[in-house]
Amino acid sequence: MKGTPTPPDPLGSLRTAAGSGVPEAMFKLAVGLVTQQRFEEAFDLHRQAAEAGHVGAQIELARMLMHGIAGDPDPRLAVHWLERAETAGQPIAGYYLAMMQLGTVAMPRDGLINHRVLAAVQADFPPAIRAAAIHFGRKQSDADQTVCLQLLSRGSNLGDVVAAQLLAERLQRGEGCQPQPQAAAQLRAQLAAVGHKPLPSISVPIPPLVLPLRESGRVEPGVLALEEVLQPAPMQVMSRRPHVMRIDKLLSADECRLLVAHAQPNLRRSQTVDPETGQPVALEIRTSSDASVDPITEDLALRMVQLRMARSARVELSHAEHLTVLRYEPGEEYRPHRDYRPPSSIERDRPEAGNRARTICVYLNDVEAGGETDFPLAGVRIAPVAGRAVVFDNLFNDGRPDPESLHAGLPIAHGEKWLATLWLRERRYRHY
Ligand SMILES: O=C(O)CCC(=O)C(=O)O
Ligand SMILES: [Fe+2]
Repeated sequence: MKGTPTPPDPLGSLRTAAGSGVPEAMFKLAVGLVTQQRFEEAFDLHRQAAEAGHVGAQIELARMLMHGIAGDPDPRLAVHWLERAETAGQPIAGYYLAMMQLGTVAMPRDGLINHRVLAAVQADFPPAIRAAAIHFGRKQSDADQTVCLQLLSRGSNLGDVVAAQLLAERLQRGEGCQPQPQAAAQLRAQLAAVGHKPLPSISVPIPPLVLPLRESGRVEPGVLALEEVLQPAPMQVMSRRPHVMRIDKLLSADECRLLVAHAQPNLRRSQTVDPETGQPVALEIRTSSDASVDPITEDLALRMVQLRMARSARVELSHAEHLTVLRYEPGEEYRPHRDYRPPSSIERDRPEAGNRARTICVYLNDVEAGGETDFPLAGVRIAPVAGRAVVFDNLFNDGRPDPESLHAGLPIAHGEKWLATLWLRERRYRHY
């Protein structure tokens, strides 16, 4: 039959080698099939290569299992494969285990997290370097600040764009170092050349650290102690009914910048759940743009920030929906609304997790004018200040919706407002 000739199969030679059971060929073919979105075939090949002892395939198989690509999520089986790869000497497997440990669903959150992250840093894995840099950047001592900068430049030299963005901000402002505007400008020019917009101006004083004391009775500088994230930050009650709280300096400048950097390339016009149909639609009630963190692109640093937020709201990370980062420009707002969802919308998105019990929002920058979060029935209005969080209950303790949780993001008068929102369900929402 005449017609268009069949295009040559770019994976052809790999198929031959994979067909004769060469693990490296099966792995490479699977990676190629993933880029063509042929997930079932890829999963099968990764599984065969993993069983033959290929550590790369063990990790990729585990990642597919974590996210439920080509089947239902199976975090426990993912742990099994990651542990095998880690035992075979692959520290990147340990990094993914540490990510899972933070959620405590499939693994306990124990001291191995620090060992694992450190090993991945030593193996030059950029996402581990970025998370460690941000961790050290929260500590006040000069030694820790220097480690933060060293790690950011190491990440940046390895091609990590976010590390480069964070480094440029620190060099520009002289955070943890002398101001180096020329070096910052050079870095920013390189970033602009590959399409990265400059970050908004963000500044948060480093908060005093409430660290669990080590055996020596003090916290050694230069020591990775990621359990710091678990220390609940002091909060101020703004209203008892409805229950509204405020936490200042919850996130550091690096953490705020990280969230903006992650969201900025993916912003779209915000959508709101239509109360009639439960479907997401663009409505005048909410005119911002936003981007939510896709679990597949979620890295350790992003997970640490979300754990800090959930922990401060006294809720398990696994109860959190995916983090949403919002940007409001002048005139944009989120008119008075409540965060609990109509039953029709809950039914479409993990009904077993229940409704949105609490919300935590963190302001990621200072707004020139406007943009307060207003609770009209509580008579409370919270000014957007970088790093500050507002936490509020949407339900009563017995699970009934609290109509007094009504709140609004007031219109921006000048400047722009960046905000990160985590909606926390009554029960577990995430797989790990
Ligand atoms: O923009 C604000 O201050 C409030 C945001 C909000 O209500 C939400 O994200 O649910
Ligand atoms: Fe809200």
